[in-house]
Amino acid sequence: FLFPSPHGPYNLPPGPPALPIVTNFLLLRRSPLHLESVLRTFFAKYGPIITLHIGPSPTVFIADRSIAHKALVQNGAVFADRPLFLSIDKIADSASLHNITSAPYGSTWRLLRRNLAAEILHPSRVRAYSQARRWVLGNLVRRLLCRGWEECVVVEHFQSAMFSLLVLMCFGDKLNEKEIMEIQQVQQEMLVNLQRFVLLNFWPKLMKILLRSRWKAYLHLKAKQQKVLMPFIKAREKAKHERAKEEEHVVSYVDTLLDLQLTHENRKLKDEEMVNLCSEFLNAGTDTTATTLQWIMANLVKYPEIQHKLYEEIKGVMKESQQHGSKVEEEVKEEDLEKLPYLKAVVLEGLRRHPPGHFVLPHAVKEDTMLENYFIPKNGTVNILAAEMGWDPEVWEDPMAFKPERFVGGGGEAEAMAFDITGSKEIKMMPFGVGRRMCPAAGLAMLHLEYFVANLVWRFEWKAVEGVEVDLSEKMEFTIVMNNPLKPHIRPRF
Ligand code: HEM
Repeated sequence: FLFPSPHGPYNLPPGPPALPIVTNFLLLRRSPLHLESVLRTFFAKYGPIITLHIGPSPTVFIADRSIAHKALVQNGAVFADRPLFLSIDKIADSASLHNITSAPYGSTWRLLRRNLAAEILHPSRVRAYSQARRWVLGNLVRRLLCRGWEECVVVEHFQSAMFSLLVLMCFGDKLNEKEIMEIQQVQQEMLVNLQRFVLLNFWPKLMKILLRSRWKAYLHLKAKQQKVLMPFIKAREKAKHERAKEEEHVVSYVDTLLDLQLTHENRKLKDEEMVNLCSEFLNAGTDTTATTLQWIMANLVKYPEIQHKLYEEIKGVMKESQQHGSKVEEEVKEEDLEKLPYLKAVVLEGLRRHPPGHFVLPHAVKEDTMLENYFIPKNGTVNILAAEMGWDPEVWEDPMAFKPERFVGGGGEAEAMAFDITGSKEIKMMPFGVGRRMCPAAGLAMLHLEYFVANLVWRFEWKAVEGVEVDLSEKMEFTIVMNNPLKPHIRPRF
């Protein structure tokens, strides 16, 4: 009554009463997994859409499939922006361009995203990298064979495999192990510190003074990253004319960035902008895919009957393609994947039960808007609990169980193949997000997962160490990972 709402008669979604600064500090100090459990208690009390006062503008959290669909799909353009704090580069160099993930919804984002989608992620371009996938698989199999029957932490091998695959797609040339390691180290250092650095963005001017040494550390790491990545970009630029003479050459992400013209500013990308975009490409697809691969293999170890059923399916297809009397085919080829609906069901179930991010990246609204009769002010942040959507008991019976059969269901084998992961009609799960900001590489990620799961099961039998239960508890790193990493026995099948 004394302080009329600035939003007129409309209310923000409900939530706990808060003193903004105090709540900010209390919540930001918690781990995201803890935040998730706090949020669940708020959802139980206030309903599936709530407001918390984190940061300078209200933050809305959504845990309901149909509300998420209304926001991200039906009202996609309004909810497609990103909050400013997501772009760490804002504090360091305001002239520096965003990457795709953090760019505001607008022409630069459209240009960068279209470049990635059309020039690298288009199925014809993805096919051109099948040699690279075969090479990386060969290296991974060799490393696992070296371990013999000894138990080993497989996720480290998965991470190296996914990283080297993306390095190849990014820089085009096969780099040697030392070079890949050098890039991986600097990228890892950036990731490990990301959460510390993002805090700098909440109140940049204040934080530059309060967290001076952290800000310096950020600038130091940025310079180091530039020093490591730039020589590979320059090498690609130098060899551009030579490549143009070759009849068939595979286009790398760097090649497309070198050609890109920022139409509004009528200029090419600057060095630090290229480094930013390469860094995003390498990071976005490594841990997400490696951690999902680990979760899937962990479930195949825990439930040997699922692994056996999958192996039998692969064996059937491999027998068909094997020439009479010839020796066993070592590789499940990419063309074979579409004949393997149970494989697809296993991968989808892995993504549903263990999405690598429990939240999609934060969205922001471009203008004042209404959602479910609640007011969401311009620039308000909107977070979607993606994992909750895939665990909704209204859609998924016994949602916390790992049951690939649910994707085969009454619709038969075609059901898994036809499952719509984009959620455009209805959201049933959303490991890649939905709507305009949906992961542009969902197709590539599915291909990587299917190809590596199929080949790892075809080449090896995966078993738990006797007396050791596979522990499916989670912890938060850059993605949600296994609290106790998978350490199986792996026995070559031939
Ligand atoms: C299992 C693997 C992956 C999963 C589960 C995944 C998931 C996601 C999710 C949840 C988002 C945010 C969607 C939103 O904000 O609404 C996203 C965005 C993005 N992902 Fe992925 N991703 C995967 C692999 C990849 C790969 C391999 C790449 C690139 C090579 C990639 C590139 C991106 C980019 C550039 C964005 C930002 C899109 C934008 O803001 O417009 N992702 N991804």
